[in-house]
Amino acid sequence: MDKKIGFIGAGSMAESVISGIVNAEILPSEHIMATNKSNQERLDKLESDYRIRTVNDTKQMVAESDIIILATKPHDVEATIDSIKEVIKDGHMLISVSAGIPTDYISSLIGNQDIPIIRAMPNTSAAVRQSATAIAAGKYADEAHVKETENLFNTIGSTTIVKEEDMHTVTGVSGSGPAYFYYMVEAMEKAAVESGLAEETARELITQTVVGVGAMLQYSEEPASELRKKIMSPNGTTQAGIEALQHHNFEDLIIECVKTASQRSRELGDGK
Ligand SMILES: NC(=O)C1=CN([C@@H]2O[C@H](COP(=O)(O)OP(=O)(O)OC[C@H]3O[C@@H](n4cnc5c(N)ncnc54)[C@H](O)[C@@H]3O)[C@@H](O)[C@H]2O)C=CC1
Ligand SMILES: O=C(O)[C@@H]1CCC=N1
Repeated sequence: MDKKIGFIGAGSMAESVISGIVNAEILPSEHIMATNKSNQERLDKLESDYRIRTVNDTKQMVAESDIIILATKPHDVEATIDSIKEVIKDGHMLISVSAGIPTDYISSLIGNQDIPIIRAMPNTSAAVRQSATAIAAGKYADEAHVKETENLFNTIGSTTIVKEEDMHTVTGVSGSGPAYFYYMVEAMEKAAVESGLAEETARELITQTVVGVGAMLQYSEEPASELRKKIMSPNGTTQAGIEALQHHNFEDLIIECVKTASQRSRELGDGK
């Protein structure tokens, strides 16, 4: 890729994406730049870990970049765009990973110039190039911009094109999704240790169990419900465990979890 990419915001999401792109070697790492609101230590660490360039002058970075990745928290978007809008020009493409924030809103902050904006929702598995990223095109983005964004995010996992109105749901499903699974792993580790397994043994077994589940979901033709039924012998251990989950309305809880997260994305978009 013959482009320069500037990350505004050097937090956990930016680092996951930077780490994935650097490992994929699609462009020289010095063509990746990052800036932060404060925290020089953080920038120094990113520079030494990934050999990217870090800068203190966000405007200068934007002026030098072809692709700007907006990776600040949603409530910082307005001030951030305000501080850079005078250097945004034709030829720039902006990719926002900020949860909930519509591309139209960003366009209006820029001053309604025809700058192509893509909204993207990756997840932190980008760090190991396993992100499930969804992207949606804003009104000034054409097919070429979508393709370029797809190519970029394909280096850190899979990319799925969705309608922008579906981005809130996507955020509740796959943006936040890794955290739900980590939470489940935490609980399983706790149960294993409480039942006498060494922490390291529990972690090794549970981690491989999750890796195996991921691979089965990816490579088997069968849906999750069928894969689950194959583990559940009648009146066996799995059935006993699943019944305990059903007794506590596990399915309803997960549905509520995903819908509440998606609703929070809508609220973030409304500035709440
Ligand atoms: N953490 C995650 O799993 C995911 C996060 N996101 C989105 O990514 C965005 C960033 O999230 P995190 O990395 O978790 O947050 P974070 O708090 O770790 O990072 C945000 C960074 O933006 C910087 N920042 C704020 N205003 C700035 C400015 N004007 N100029 C330069 N830097 C500025 C802050 O100093 C901070 O380092 C959020 O909008 C979030 O919704 C999207 C997908 C997944
Ligand atoms: O929790 C959040 O707001 C962000 C968005 C998706 C994942 N983390």
